[in-house]
Amino acid sequence: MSSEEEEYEYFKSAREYLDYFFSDLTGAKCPDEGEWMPWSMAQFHRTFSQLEGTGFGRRLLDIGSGPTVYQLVSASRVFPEIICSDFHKGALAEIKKWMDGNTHAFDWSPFVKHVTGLEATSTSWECRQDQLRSAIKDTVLCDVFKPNPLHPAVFEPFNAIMTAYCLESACYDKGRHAYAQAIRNISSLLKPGGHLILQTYIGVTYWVDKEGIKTQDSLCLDTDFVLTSLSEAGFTDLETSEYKTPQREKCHYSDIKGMLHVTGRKI
Ligand SMILES: C[S@@+](CC[C@H](N)C(=O)[O-])C[C@H]1O[C@@H](n2cnc3c(N)ncnc32)[C@H](O)[C@@H]1O
Repeated sequence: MSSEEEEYEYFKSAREYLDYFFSDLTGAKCPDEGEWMPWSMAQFHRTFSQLEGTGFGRRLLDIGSGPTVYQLVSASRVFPEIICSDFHKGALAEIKKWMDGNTHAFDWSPFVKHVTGLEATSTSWECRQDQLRSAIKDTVLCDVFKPNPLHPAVFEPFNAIMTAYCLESACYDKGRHAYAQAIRNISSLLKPGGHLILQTYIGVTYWVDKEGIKTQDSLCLDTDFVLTSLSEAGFTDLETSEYKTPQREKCHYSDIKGMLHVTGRKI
């Protein structure tokens, strides 16, 4: 397959990913994960509310944004300059479509409304959506396995980095050593004292693909390993919160055990 065809395939699957995982905030379509989405947004809301007014700076990098912006709604209230990044152009193209107000772009308004409700200020969800749009300054290609993951682009170190459900996916066939190295690589883009906000799947040994075949397209992680990797990469003040997926007799498409939210600071 040529790289153009690959991009087209990913473009299609980026849209499928959005339609499958993000068309229902309650998680009804994804019974293995349960109501992780409101949990995820509540974690981002709490973390970014705590950062507000602490003089941490203006610039945030999102690593492995995929085609999504739900993870950035809370961040955009406190970071007016956000760079989205991903390995795949097709994923970033979905974000660009949304930034440009393209009528075929995915509709993120239920997510913006949800977060606006958590914030409970007098700001309307439409204003928050505009704030999110204007905060995203660029979309940049990224490979977490490069020493400078944004190469060939060069940026001043960021005040904060977030990454949601990316590293375990990037490392699905590379093992834990590669995961630890990817953390060190992305840490090089953060200022000393800067904040890291990470969300990850825990305990996934398989996903079922479109043909119904079990595949291992995520590195199986546990909380201790994630925290050890962060600590060995020079992160301190690590704080966690965990979401456990519903008890179920039969897994529908994944044996995912939970999600982990971690915050820390680079020494
Ligand atoms: C499961 S998606 C997560 C997307 C989004 N952050 C979210 O919360 O839904 C994982 C993303 O990691 C990206 N990715 C995979 N390998 C990567 C790499 N080596 N460097 C950067 N991103 C990568 C994929 O292209 C994909 O968009």
